[in-house]
Amino acid sequence: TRKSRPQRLLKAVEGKATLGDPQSVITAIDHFCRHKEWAMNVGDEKGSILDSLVIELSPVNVLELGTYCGYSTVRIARLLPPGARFITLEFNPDYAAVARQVIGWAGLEDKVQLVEGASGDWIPRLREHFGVQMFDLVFLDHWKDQYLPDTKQLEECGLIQKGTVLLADNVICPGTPDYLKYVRNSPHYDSRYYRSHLEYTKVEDGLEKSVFLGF
Ligand SMILES: CCc1ncnc2c1ncn2[C@@H]1O[C@H](/C=C/CNC(=O)c2cc(-c3ccc(F)cc3)cc(O)c2O)[C@@H](O)[C@H]1O
Ligand SMILES: [Mg+2]
Repeated sequence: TRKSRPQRLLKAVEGKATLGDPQSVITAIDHFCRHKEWAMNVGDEKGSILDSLVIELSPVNVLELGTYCGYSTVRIARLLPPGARFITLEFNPDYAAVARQVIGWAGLEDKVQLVEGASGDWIPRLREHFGVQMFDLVFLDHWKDQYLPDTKQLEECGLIQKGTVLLADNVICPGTPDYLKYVRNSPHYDSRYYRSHLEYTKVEDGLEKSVFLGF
């Protein structure tokens, strides 16, 4: 059967990137998505904002919701300090398989734990299963209607604590209206919008950074 788009994206990485070089993997995916086939990676423009926030935060415990092909996983993992722990959740086994190879091509497999399954099933088990107490950074980039329920579940499980930073992709396009209303109106979050563009296009989109202030 015809290869899927993630499989074609992986072929582009294998054809163009240098094994063990994360930047070449990022460049290969961006080139493929800009010139061959669009794909829903955070992209280079929003990716630069993501990079600067990761560098500034220097997080020890990171959670990503929605791995897809592993593009943002590579962007984040390449900037983490030694000893940092990075868990990324992906429930589509085909996407997870591609992401594992993309992460492997970047030489970052030792920095990332890709967990296959639904975020809602795994969030309550992260503490006892991985021994993580709280997350310094959560990158939300999965189904847009899952951002809010998952954020509430992370709060309830005590995995979001004072200082935790939530970074949400696509708050304009496709949009996450209920999540945005929640973090912007809640007295427990200090929220800020980083205006940018939908990956590989001129359409407006952006990232919302929300710092948890404690209960
Ligand atoms: C059940 C919870 C749960 N647990 C674990 N993994 C989960 C999950 N729910 C979803 N996943 C996985 O995450 C990824 C989905 C990501 C969803 N992302 C967009 O829809 C999106 C769309 C556009 C756009 C499309 C078309 C346009 F015209 C404009 C914009 C742009 C963007 O940047 C976008 O992120 C896939 O790998 C899912 O398997
Ligand atoms: Mg996205």
